[in-house]
Amino acid sequence: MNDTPLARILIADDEPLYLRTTGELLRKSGYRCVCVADADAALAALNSEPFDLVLSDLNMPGNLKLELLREGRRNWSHIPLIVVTGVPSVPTAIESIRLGIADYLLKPVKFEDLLSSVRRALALPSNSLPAVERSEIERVGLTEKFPEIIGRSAAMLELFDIIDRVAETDTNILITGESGTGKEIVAKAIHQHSQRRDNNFQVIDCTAIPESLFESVLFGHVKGSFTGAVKDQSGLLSHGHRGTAFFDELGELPAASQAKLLRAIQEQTFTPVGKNTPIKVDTRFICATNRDLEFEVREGRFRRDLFYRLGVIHIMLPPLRERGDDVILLAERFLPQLRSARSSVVGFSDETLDCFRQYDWPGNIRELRNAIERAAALSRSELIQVADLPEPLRRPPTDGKAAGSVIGNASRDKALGNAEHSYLTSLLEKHSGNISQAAQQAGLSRQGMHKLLKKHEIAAADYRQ
Ligand SMILES: Nc1ncnc2c1ncn2[C@@H]1O[C@H](COP(=O)(O)OP(=O)(O)OP(=O)(O)O)[C@@H](O)[C@H]1O
Repeated sequence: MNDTPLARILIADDEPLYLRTTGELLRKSGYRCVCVADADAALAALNSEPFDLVLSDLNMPGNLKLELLREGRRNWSHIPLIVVTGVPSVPTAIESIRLGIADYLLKPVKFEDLLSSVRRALALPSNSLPAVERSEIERVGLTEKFPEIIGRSAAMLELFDIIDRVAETDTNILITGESGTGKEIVAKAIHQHSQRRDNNFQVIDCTAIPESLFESVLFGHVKGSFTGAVKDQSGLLSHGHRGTAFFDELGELPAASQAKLLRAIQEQTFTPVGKNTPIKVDTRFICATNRDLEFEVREGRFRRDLFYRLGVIHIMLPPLRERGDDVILLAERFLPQLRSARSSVVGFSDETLDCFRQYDWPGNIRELRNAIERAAALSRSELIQVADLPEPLRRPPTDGKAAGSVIGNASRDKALGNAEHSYLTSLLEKHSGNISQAAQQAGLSRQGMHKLLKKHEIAAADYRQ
């Protein structure tokens, strides 16, 4: 359906003031609007006249289990539906996305944002709206749409489904998952499949910005605004204008910076240091962290309002050990990319593949890539052997069910030694072999860390990239 001035919009919301003003403003913008206060009235209206778009609240009478969304998408799947809610929640957001909504907006929503979302939804060709539920075959088909993300496990097929549905919307997204699970690659895929694809995907690493320089780096500054500001400098946010700003390691952001970021996101404006006039920016925010942000919010270390603002859609990436035989698929795809042109390596021995299946992969896909690159360089035969793998992969598993059997047969010293070994390897994975950082997290001196690594015959260099 095209964005004609006569497009008909059904607005369902139980807040009388919101309903009236939204209806009036959309009429002034040239749309024909029908306003109703609950889901039953909305379904009755859909049954009796044609609409081009539905704007729906979530928490209103008759919609507590998303009845309007479900029936709307089942019976009128050609009509785009935008959710506008004052009570965001992760389950309803995910469910809404799964049902194929065109956008998910948070109240209070600025009218201009609502209008651009309405225009975008009306411009969608009706056959581009995803069906309510995708079959297994359709989901498998999506793997071709995201060739850079390798995976066929049920968890990954579900992920492709979600990425595909959220890409077209303009909703902020929070991606969580252990280190190396692919948060950045997923964020990039969302950007590349969105209408912002022709503009920048601006990566902002929260750990790389000193707290005192947060505003200057993010918003820019003018010459002379502080000691060291020798020339005008634009901020990273302005590079993400009309594109996507990807905030990596969001969980590390100090409280003062969280407040500044929240203001920029809410108002979609920022003021460079030393200037008085704010600059408008049109950016989609995707944030990633390997921390449990809900826990951080409960502990008072992360702002609840920022968490809700950013986490409208929350994508949780499964660790590699929960992706079944994806580990083999990934290994087979990585090998030709990572071996040198002169290498005679063509594959993996069965024992090597077993090691891949049994290992815990604390560093996830990044660790797998590194292991394969190293093994391909070391291998002297056509098939990579267990002996070519980094030491941690060659050890029997030490936790979960396997740990039970190790502990069952091992002395206390041996069991504790195993636990210490796997703790150290996870630490090195996490800190990419950086001994100072690993020591700091473990509460040890560098010297103490070196001693422990020596005791366990672990080479930190194996974990560097
Ligand atoms: N499903 C996948 N298919 C192919 N490559 C992947 C996949 N997931 C991750 N990778 C690769 O693994 C490496 C780590 O991925 P990425 O940087 O996206 O992880 P991350 O979760 O953002 O890590 P961190 O939390 O440490 O920043 C990259 O080289 C990336 O290309």
